[in-house]
Amino acid sequence: MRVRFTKMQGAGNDFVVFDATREPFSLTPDQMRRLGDRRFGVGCDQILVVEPSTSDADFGYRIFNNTGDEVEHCGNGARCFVRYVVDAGLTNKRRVVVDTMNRRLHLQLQDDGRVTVDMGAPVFEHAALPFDASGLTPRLENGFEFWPVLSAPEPASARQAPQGGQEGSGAARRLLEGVEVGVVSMGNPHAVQRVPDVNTAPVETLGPRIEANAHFPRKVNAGFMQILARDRIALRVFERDAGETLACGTGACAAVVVGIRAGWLDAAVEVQTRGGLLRIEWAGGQSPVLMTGPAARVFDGEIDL
Ligand SMILES: N[C@H](CCC[C@H](N)C(=O)O)C(=O)O
Repeated sequence: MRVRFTKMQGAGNDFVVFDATREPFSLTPDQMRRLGDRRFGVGCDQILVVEPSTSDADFGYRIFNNTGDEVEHCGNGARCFVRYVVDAGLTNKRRVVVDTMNRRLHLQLQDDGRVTVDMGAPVFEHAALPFDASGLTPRLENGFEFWPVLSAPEPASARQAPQGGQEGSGAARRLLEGVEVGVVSMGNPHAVQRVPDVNTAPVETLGPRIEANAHFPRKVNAGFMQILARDRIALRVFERDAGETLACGTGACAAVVVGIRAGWLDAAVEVQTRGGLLRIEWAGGQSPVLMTGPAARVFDGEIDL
């Protein structure tokens, strides 16, 4: 099947974008895996789909990791989304409302080409914890809970869909190398830890052990945050399904709200990622997280899948 697509990137997090406003999106997980392969396909971290709205929003917004798994949110992708629909003439607005599978986003294309996204409010309630917290005791820092991550099988088996409770099945429930994470949902799950230096943080080794840890039966995005100042952090994220990406928009939001809740950060923070700068603002409580950053088209193409 020949498909037309647009390759885009937001702070180096890269995407293949499909316009499904005229005909439904129909790629299978196998086709999406091939599309996302950087040797045998186009290569991307996620696949973004522009759909007609089924509500009073302007569009529907679907996200698939390059494994073909559909997920709840992609922040860098949201910035590319509005760039795409404006450039493709699918709207004459520069402020667009879109619905993902579990939240509404407001996207604003600025005159300087950057995009500001109202990402909605973070969710911290226990009910939103993407893991079984029973029997665990969080450490409190400024009233915010940091949860222990338990040891889990080595990454080789970790890539399989983890069988819940493996570490609880008779094996000692040990803390994973002293890792404690701030857990927050931006629609998708994030486990954020503070590190002294992102450049020496064990992202490649610890990232997959947190991502696919049986502790997180839906898996999780693992953030590694270095506090540079009360208004500046450096961040690396081992993304669920995609591995380490050059930037993670929802991860930047998650890290900043954890840092603010822990008392380490002020309400407006510059996030230095390996792919570029993001600006995150959050006034606390149920207020929305605002993310501002770049969004760029790389090329249009066709591929037989
Ligand atoms: N890997 C993420 C989805 C993409 C998030 C990231 N690319 C962003 O910009 O928010 C997940 O499985 O929740």
